[in-house]
Amino acid sequence: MGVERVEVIAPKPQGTIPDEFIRSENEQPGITTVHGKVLEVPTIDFSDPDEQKLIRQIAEASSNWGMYQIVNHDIPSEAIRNLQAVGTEFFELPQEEKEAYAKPLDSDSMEGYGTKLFKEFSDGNVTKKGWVDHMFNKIWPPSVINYQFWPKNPPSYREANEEYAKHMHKVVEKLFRLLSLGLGLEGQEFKKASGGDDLIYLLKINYYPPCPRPDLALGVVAHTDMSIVTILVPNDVQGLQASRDGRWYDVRYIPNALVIHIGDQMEIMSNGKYKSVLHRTTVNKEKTRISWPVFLEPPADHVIGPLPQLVNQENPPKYKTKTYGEYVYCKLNKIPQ
Ligand SMILES: O=C(O)CCC(=O)C(=O)O
Ligand SMILES: [Fe+2]
Repeated sequence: MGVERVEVIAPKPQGTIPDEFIRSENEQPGITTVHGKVLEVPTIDFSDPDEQKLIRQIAEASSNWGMYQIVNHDIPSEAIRNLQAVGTEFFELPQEEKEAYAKPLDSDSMEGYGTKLFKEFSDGNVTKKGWVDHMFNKIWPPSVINYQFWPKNPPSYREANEEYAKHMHKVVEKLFRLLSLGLGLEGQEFKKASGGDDLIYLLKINYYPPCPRPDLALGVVAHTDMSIVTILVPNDVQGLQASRDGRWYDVRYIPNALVIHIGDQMEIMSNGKYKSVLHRTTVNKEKTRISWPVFLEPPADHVIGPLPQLVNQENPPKYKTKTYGEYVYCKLNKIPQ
């Protein structure tokens, strides 16, 4: 029994993939990607001593793109390499060993290995699958960590993830401050509205095995992240795509950069000033792609809505106020928000 893992069913006769992975034509990356052009989303130098400039750049990129790359962020490349090494090693373990960390089927939490996320229906009632397996671990704050879902093998999994979380913490503090100042708020406002020190960092590992028909399948389907903000490092295999003016483009890979996605909760809190970004991932014929997004999320019972400071008569609230848990439930079950 057990849940089918893509990495288990992926090896099939040369050049074919099971039907459940074949996307309808309006989604197939072979047809819908603008080929031969890589999208240059803004690249922002986090070490720039001119804070006013940094505030403007972050605000502009968050409003007009919803996706950008941060360089010179002070997370040592060694910490990123270690995070990537232990995650890669975990996915290379024998299947039975990985299943010891499987997300329990009856669990409401995302945590664990192999989680299925969206109910993906297209072409009537046919369920389509993404060419990807996952691992989810909460890595911050220390009080919310469930070590039962943290692999014991490789032995340095825990140390590498804890180290990364500590470095990430500094980036998050700075980014939230810049995002607040960029809309004329006090520096602490977005952090406070996001749950303050209870803000959760949920690490996901996306493992995309080689796919014989990358023109027909998708890794993660088109979506916006439910998070407040997502901070991601991929390996060096191309795969992230962003939608711009209704068309799909590959996003340039920059070694060691942090890819920032504005998520739905930030769009809501900013009352639409910052935009969550529509994105998806493609897969590769020969290579395994892996990515490590960290979703910054409020606790499930935390209430999120447009900040009162950003709402007035000319700018009435554009979004409903509700708990994050309710938002996630509606989105995963495709209930209109
Ligand atoms: O793999 C990537 O680069 C992006 C993955 C993603 O969008 C997600 O997991 O939400
Ligand atoms: Fe995403």
